[in-house]
Amino acid sequence: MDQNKSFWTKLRGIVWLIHQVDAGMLPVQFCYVLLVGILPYLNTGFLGVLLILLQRRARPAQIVTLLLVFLAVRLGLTVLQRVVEKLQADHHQLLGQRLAALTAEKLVRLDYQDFESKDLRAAYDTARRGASFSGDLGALVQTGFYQVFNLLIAAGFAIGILVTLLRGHVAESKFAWLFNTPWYLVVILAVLALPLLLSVWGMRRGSVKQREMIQKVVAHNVSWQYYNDFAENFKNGELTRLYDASGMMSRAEEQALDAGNQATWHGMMGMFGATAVPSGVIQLAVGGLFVLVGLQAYAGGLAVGTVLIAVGYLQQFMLAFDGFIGGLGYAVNEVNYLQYYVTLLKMPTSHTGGTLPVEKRTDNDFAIAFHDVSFKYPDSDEWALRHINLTLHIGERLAIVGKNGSGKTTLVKLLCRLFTPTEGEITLNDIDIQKYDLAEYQSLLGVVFQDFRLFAYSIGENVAASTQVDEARVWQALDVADITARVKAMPKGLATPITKSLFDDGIDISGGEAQKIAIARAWYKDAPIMILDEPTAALDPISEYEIYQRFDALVGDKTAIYISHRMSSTRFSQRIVVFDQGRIVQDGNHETLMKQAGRYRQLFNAQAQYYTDAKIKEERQKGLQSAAPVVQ
Ligand SMILES: Nc1ncnc2c1ncn2[C@@H]1O[C@H](COP(=O)(O)OP(=O)(O)OP(=O)(O)O)[C@@H](O)[C@H]1O
Repeated sequence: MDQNKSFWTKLRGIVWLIHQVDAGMLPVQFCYVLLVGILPYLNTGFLGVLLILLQRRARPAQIVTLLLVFLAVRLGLTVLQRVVEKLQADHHQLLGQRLAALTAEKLVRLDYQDFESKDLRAAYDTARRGASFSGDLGALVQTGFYQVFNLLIAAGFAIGILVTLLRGHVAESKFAWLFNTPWYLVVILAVLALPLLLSVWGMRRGSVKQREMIQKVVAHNVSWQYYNDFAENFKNGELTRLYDASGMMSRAEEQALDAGNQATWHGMMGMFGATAVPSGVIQLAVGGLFVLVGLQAYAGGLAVGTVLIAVGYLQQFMLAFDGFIGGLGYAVNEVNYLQYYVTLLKMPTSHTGGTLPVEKRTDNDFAIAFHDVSFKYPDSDEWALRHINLTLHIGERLAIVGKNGSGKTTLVKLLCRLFTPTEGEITLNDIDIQKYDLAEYQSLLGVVFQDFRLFAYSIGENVAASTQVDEARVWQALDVADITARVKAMPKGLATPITKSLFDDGIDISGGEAQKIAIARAWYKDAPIMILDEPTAALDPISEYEIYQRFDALVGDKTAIYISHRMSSTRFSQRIVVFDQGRIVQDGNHETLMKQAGRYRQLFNAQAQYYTDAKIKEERQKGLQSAAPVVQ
């Protein structure tokens, strides 16, 4: 994902990202660096000017004034620094929170097709792994941008002092030839350049070492994090105890941690070796500058105090450059990791949305048709559906059956416009469904998927999928899903929040109860087309049968699509479509299909022994909730 772009393009993307997340962050960071970074210049400058005044035998009043001005400026700067420090900390905290919020908001608004993309997920993993090692966007601002701003300030002071040195004309001295020529500047620049070049060398070498270290450490971190999350996840409590996995888990966790620490130690030593050389050479260069500029002062070209200021400022510049170059290696890696956020936030929110309004009809006369539809998932070469022709008649109950992976859920996802057909089209009342406004179109569908999710809201809000709850209707929906008694027994009834992990008065419910609430949610939506995609897998067979029965009786003139591995739903369907390897292989009603020697008869007969009235009565009387599926 966008990893082929140049570093500068990526960096521009990051600046854009920071601006999106918090427009005040970079200006505040710059002010912070300015206030923190200016102190060494102020101290050196003060000492230098003091020396100059002493050398000129200035009046005591002048020296006292200088001292007072210096103290006042320092005091002012310290107060300002505290204020900006607080501002910077606030912005920094906000940056992480706002980035997380913007990312989450974008992810839920993204086209499902983009959301499912392998590229996006791979980039997400890379960003997470990068952040797990070296911190997130905030860390880049605090370290990378700090160094950039610090260098800019240092360069400003260095240029100022170089101009002063060139102006320091040496009148009568045997060294005059050295200082009264532009070559003097060249010599100073050469002294400055040596450590700078070594810094670049150190950065390159250190960056390689750092990359090697990150690769190793991140791999260990990921496995350590996995074991740690696994152990901390209360849901895994039974598994670890029943299979005595706790010893195995903690050994693996310790090993991953040790290996990670070792890799960090070796990596850090390698990086230290690469960065120690330029740091040492900077000290040599400072010595050289003292000799050079000291000689200029000795020859009468400069005041002694200026020597102190000049060498001090140039030393700061070399240190800032070294810090910047050192940070650059880190920033290159970090800017790469963070591209995920740039790409994600720049992605169009929805490109499958049409504009046509959906006709409002009280007669539910909505006809859906698949016209020679074929589909491959993005990043897949396999056809998940092939040449599907299917018309859903108004008020029809359609059961879709077929073995795992035959394409049933994919058909529903296309119908819901979570994906677009690779070939062919789906129409609603003879118009391609892609042309309708997405929200209006999706309001026609009440769907419960097999991997449904409940929200961490109250039961009532979960059923209404909104904070505006029509209580009478919620109770009706709960009735259809056969969970009224359970909700009435909850401490706060409809207002009981789901989950304990978020709310003190919250409750955790079983998988089957959650499925029932998800079914109630679809029912509450009152959409003209209802789709149940195996939402009953966690229900016991009698509950499943009874829910289908009640659901079916109340669906009325709506269209309903039932997908289930158990045959209870086919009993209520006028039409059964059998899928195999992405194709429709049979289409007809129960009686017709039972007469054919096809897959349906095979599937039905395998479960037929359970589908008798006598069996249902027997099971109900026994009160056994664990019986096999039941259909008349
Ligand atoms: N996100 C995906 N990316 C790539 N391939 C997928 C994806 N989801 C499903 N498939 C593949 O598409 C084919 C049809 O899958 P689908 O989920 O529609 O089958 P299904 O009949 O609903 O199966 P099940 O009964 O197990 O739910 C399968 O081969 C499956 O592996």
